[in-house]
Amino acid sequence: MKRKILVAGLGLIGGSLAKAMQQEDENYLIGYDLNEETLQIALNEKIIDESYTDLEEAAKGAEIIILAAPISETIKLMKQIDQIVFDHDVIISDVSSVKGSILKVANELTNKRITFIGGHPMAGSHKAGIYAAREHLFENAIYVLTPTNSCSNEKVDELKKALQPTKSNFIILQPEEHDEMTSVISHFPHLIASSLVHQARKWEQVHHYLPELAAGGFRDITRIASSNPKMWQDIFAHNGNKMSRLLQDWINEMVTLKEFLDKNSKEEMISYLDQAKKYRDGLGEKKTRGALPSFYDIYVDIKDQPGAIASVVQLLATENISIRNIRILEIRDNIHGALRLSVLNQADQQKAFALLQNNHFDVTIEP
Ligand SMILES: NC(=O)C1=CN([C@@H]2O[C@H](COP(=O)(O)OP(=O)(O)OC[C@H]3O[C@@H](n4cnc5c(N)ncnc54)[C@H](O)[C@@H]3O)[C@@H](O)[C@H]2O)C=CC1
Ligand SMILES: O=C(O)C(=O)Cc1ccc(O)cc1
Repeated sequence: MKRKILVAGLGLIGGSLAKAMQQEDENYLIGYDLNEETLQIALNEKIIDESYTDLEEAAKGAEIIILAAPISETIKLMKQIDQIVFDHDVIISDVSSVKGSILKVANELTNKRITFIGGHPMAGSHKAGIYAAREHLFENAIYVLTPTNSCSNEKVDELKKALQPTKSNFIILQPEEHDEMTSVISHFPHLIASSLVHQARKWEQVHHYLPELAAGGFRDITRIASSNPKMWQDIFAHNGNKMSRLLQDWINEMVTLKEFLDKNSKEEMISYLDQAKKYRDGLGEKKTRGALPSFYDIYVDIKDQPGAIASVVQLLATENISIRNIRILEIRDNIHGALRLSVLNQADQQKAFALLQNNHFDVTIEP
């Protein structure tokens, strides 16, 4: 008997999960989405085996239900599913970026057939919708699980088994600690990225040429400001208290930084920047890939000519080094091409470094 899994919400995250789980023969994928075009695409591309536009019909046959809609919609779906009469036990999980408000509702569900286990795959992109869904999106990423108070280990193992094809690394956290960590490492940076873009936009009124100077640094730090505004408003709203506290801390820190600048405190400023650099560089030593992508990087200074990138990629392929991410750093646009390659582990990084150097490429591991 196949394991029947319903994915409700087949956008970037739900679509990616369905694509990954569909790789396992044992899994049978059911799709539900408000958007009929999305369902049609999912069927056409065989991401799901059958589709429904009625939630109850879709949920009734499923043993596992993954809710992958926006957070506020997910809460509505949880309450709707709580009303369904099931003739078997069902595990419900979600993918929401905030866990506190989800688990509060989950712990209040009354349906005896339901076991709720919160979930948050810690990888994504600034894109949305089923077209952006990728089977490999969660490979090596952290996948946080937040079980409800009454949940058994067996149920957690059952869910993990269904999600195994995502090839992510599962960890169990309390909702509170999850929300505190993600507010620091994921949610708050979005707010700051958007504010930096606003600052540049204002200054463009003074210097019309300013966008032309927006080089690699500005683009790197503001990339996430291009994400879906509705989704991020929803995340901020559900993690509002923690975000507000962080913002106050940040404002205090900016006041201190302003003092360093106004007093021209050379030592204090170097020390501030140095501590940040050391901590940021150290993040690369972690073995798993979290929300921060591409830890094992190699920088190749390639000439801006046809076939230059292909020759680097080809060389690594001959040694079976698989490239996780590839990017041209815009800071060198029109001068040389600085290519950043990200590989899976330190061994591959060393191997790629030696290989490229032996083939006369200008290569570094530090940017
Ligand atoms: N985008 C990202 O990088 C990440 C997002 N998340 C979380 O994943 C969830 C979904 O985000 P994305 O996939 O990026 O959004 P998306 O916009 O790509 O997909 C959402 C899908 O849900 C559908 N939907 C909306 N309301 C619905 C409802 N009531 N019933 C059924 N389907 C409904 C939409 O039609 C759409 O297909 C959010 O809760 C977000 O917090 C988690 C990790 C990463
Ligand atoms: O693109 C990025 O860097 C992200 O920030 C992706 C992301 C978005 C939301 C999440 O809850 C987890 C990861």
